[in-house]
Amino acid sequence: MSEVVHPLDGWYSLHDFRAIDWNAWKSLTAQERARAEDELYTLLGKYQSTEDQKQGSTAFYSIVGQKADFVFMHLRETLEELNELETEFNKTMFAQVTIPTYSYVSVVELGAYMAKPGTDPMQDPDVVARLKPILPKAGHICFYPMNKKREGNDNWYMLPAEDRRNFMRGHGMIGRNYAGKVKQIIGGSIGLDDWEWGVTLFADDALQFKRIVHEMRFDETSARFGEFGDFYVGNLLNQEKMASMLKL
Ligand code: VOV
Repeated sequence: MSEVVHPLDGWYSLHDFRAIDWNAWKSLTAQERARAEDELYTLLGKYQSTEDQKQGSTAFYSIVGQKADFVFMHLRETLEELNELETEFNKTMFAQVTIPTYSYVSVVELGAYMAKPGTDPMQDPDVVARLKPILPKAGHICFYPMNKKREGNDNWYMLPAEDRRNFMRGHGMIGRNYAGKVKQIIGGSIGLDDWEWGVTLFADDALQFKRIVHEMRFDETSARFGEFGDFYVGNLLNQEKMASMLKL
């Protein structure tokens, strides 16, 4: 058996993608719409205070295209809290005019390939901050799930740890060229959801998503071993932007 390199795990993550049923929204009275918006903004306020207390973090983005209209990306200490958030939202009047289109469950993860031997990474405040991150308020989000291939000679899981370490070093070198332009949150989801990782990228310039994913496709780690699911891309939302989106 190849050596298992266990990643470090941080906050649990839920991506909750929803479409808006515009006919249902339009059929509400102005009073009902006001109540629905009020409930939604109260929840946004709650998410913000959880974040202020560093007990979790939530990103709220619109989604461009027909896969969804918006996404909540929640990070919390436990899977129970994620479940409660989901249920709390589902009980609101606003949720009645939304249609769940996709969701993704994972745990914020840092690979241990580059860890210094003999040190406890969980004692390093920088490591802990990356495992329990406050999500950036960047202009754009890009989410996609991915696997590492398990086919014939291209079986990631059969490679010696040293080879995997070298591949990840190459991957990290490309990533470093995007420092300050793209922030990545890698959610490990083996045993939690349908793919092995959920990749969430944040950037102020959405073109940087295209550039980094394109460049990585030529790197052997992704070229040989990467398998990708659907891509979701969108724009930062807040109460003001949501109010203008919902205005009839
Ligand atoms: C913004 C840039 C960026 C940077 C700096 C970066 C760096 C790094 C480092 C240093 C490490 C961990 C190595 C270790 O110490 O273990 C990783 C780990 C990982 N990455 Fe990454 N990644 C980036 C960006 C980045 C992107 C754009 C993608 C999608 C790939 C693509 O083709 O679309 C990705 C994927 C991953 C994954 C799935 C893992 C886990 C793989 C595993 O097998 O565990 N990642 N990543």
